Amino acid sequence: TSYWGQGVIPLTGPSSWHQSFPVAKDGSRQSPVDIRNEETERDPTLQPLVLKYDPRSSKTIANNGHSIQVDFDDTTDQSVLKGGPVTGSYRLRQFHFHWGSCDGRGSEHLVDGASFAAELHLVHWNSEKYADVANAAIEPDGLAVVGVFLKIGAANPALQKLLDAFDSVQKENTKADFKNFDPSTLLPPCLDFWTYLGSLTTPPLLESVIWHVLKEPITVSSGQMEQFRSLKFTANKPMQDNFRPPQPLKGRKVRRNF
Ligand SMILES: COc1cccc(N2C=Cc3cc(S(N)(=O)=O)sc3S2(=O)=O)c1
Ligand SMILES: [Zn+2]
Repeated sequence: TSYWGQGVIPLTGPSSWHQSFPVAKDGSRQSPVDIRNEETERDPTLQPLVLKYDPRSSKTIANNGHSIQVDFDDTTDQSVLKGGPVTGSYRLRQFHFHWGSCDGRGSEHLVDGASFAAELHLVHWNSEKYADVANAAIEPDGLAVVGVFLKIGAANPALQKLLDAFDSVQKENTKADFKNFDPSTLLPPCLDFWTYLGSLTTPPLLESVIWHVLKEPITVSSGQMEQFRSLKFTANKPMQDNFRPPQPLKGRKVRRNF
């Protein structure tokens, strides 16, 4: 079943997920959230975020019906996240995006109520404690996801390399080779971040993610956003508005390292 409300079956959007995934409503650490910067806490004990990516670990690009995803070889510690709030090393498994039907919306996290045109998620799992992403995804410290905002501006050449591969994954459930891609080309120069304990933002909405949302966005042009919207969703619908709205903080503190 597809979880995104493309209008075909109105009961499949984020507002109906709680029927199959009660944690959507009953959870204490759901994501995304609206980051009210005034209410975040600067934590000088936070270590710098270290993202060490090896382009030789990139494998394929896929249209999974609700996003575009690049998968990595996570059988060894080639591409890892260290530092920030976490101890140990988290292995890069995949990255994917969320975006809107227009440039004014599309990101999952908000900053002081403001949306960005899209949001990149780099998904890592705790390879020191767990055997694989599926086992890590059910643990409170299992996953570390880095969120990067995409702000409308100059066309992004690193993103264009990805967009040029979209022709081979226009349809849902298609996959193509995507080798030698360096995800660090999608990162902003400054890795200042907000961090908080949260969840997957799509079903099964597991409360296993340590979120690291970067303060500095990368740019994307309106034309490049149109290329994201040219991808096909389930039921051949245009893939867009695949973002979950912000969820209640329920007493959680968002910390920042800047
Ligand atoms: C492959 O094996 C598994 C096993 C268990 C979960 C998942 N996942 C499903 C959704 C999901 C949503 C993410 S988001 N938007 O919060 O960054 S990250 C993620 S996942 O960990 O890939 C994959
Ligand atoms: Zn995501």
